[in-house]
Amino acid sequence: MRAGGRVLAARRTAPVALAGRWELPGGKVAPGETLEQAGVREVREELGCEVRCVGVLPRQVPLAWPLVLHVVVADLVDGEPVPQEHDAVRWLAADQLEEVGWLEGDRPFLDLVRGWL
Ligand SMILES: Nc1nc2c([nH]c(=O)n2[C@H]2C[C@H](O)[C@@H](COP(=O)(O)OP(=O)(O)OP(=O)(O)O)O2)c(=O)[nH]1
Repeated sequence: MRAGGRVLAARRTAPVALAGRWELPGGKVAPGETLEQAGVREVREELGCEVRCVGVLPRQVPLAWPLVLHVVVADLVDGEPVPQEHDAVRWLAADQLEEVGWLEGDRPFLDLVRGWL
């Protein structure tokens, strides 16, 4: 999720192995959903705000099988992110992307994210 030239990072609380690490917020695609629909739904559920998708980053990162991480680029269009499941959020400008401890799966997307800010 981006707004004003910054991207939102969110700090996970679960599972224990991932707690305290930062991610680009999202979640699993439900049956019948597109990536974009899942992104809009997950942001609404986890952060209580509305986004509009503008693209998908040209990279896919395998996680624990069978999960594959994709990143949808989306603009905040209504509300402000209020974390429901994360314990912190931060808006990061391009030169701040290294300031948080990203999950390994999210890290390969950072150069591409920088290009979208
Ligand atoms: N974003 C991210 N997720 C990761 C990484 N490594 C890893 O195992 N995961 C796992 C954690 C979660 O099981 C899954 C992401 O799903 P989620 O927990 O955010 O999504 P969700 O809201 O659909 O979750 P749930 O309802 O199934 O609990 O990917 C990583 O590097 N980055």
